[in-house]
Amino acid sequence: MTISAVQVRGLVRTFTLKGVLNGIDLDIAPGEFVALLGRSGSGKSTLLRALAEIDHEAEGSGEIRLPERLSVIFQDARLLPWMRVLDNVLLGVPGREARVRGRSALAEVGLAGRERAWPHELSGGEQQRVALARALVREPKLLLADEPFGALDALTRIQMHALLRRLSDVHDPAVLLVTHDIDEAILLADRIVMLDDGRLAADLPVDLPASGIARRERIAELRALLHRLLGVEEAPADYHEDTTPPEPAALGRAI
Ligand SMILES: Nc1ncnc2c1ncn2[C@@H]1O[C@H](COP(=O)(O)OP(=O)(O)OP(=O)(O)O)[C@@H](O)[C@H]1O
Repeated sequence: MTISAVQVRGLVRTFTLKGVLNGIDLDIAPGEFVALLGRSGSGKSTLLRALAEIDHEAEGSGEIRLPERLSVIFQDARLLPWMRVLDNVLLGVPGREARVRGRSALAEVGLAGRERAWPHELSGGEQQRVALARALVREPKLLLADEPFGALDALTRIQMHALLRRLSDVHDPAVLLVTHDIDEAILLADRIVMLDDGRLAADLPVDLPASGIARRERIAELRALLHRLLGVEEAPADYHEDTTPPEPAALGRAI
């Protein structure tokens, strides 16, 4: 029997009688990276907020089983402006050794030396790195991410993709990433699930070969399928594999 990090059964959420999640069953394995796609209004954020237990305004039913340690990141970094970067990372993390862990999390996201900076001194990409460090320092078994790169420029987004993939390989939490971006889903996730009208409409393994023509063909196949499922016209690939993400060493610097 496989043990799930996330187990959702019969999840229903309604807002003033409007059904937004209409019976979701979802399992995520420990360490599995799942991207959640779906048209605008299909219920992606509602599902993530239900998992994060921050959906107080919704009515609902169903079962949710989650690991104890979970972290959430959003499109905006949500840093407290009156706290320095390291204190933002450590917010709510007790213990004297926490400062060491906080520093090392900041180094991991490429912000070594910026511990005493104020949030307003950082770029949007750097602030999102702090949010990632704050999530990681809790050593989560589950990372919930709601469009965390949606507000970043294209180059920063590519760098953040490489960073998130690397961090998820190293720390190995289960990840549920809400995104609009089909290419982001394909390149980051092990599995893609799609919501349509509050129901799970697709559940696809990504299974990318490590390199070569087979990899490119699988990406093209998934892109075409996901565009069809989402009912959108396929745009020319703007995220070619040739746009190789920077080497990990290059990510050691802040953008
Ligand atoms: N607090 C709320 N009160 C009333 N309706 C809500 C609330 N939050 C979400 N909804 C409704 O639930 C539906 C799903 O919203 P949700 O934000 O989950 O969609 P989404 O798939 O994340 O969309 P997007 O991709 O545009 O962010 C929408 O029709 C929205 O209007």
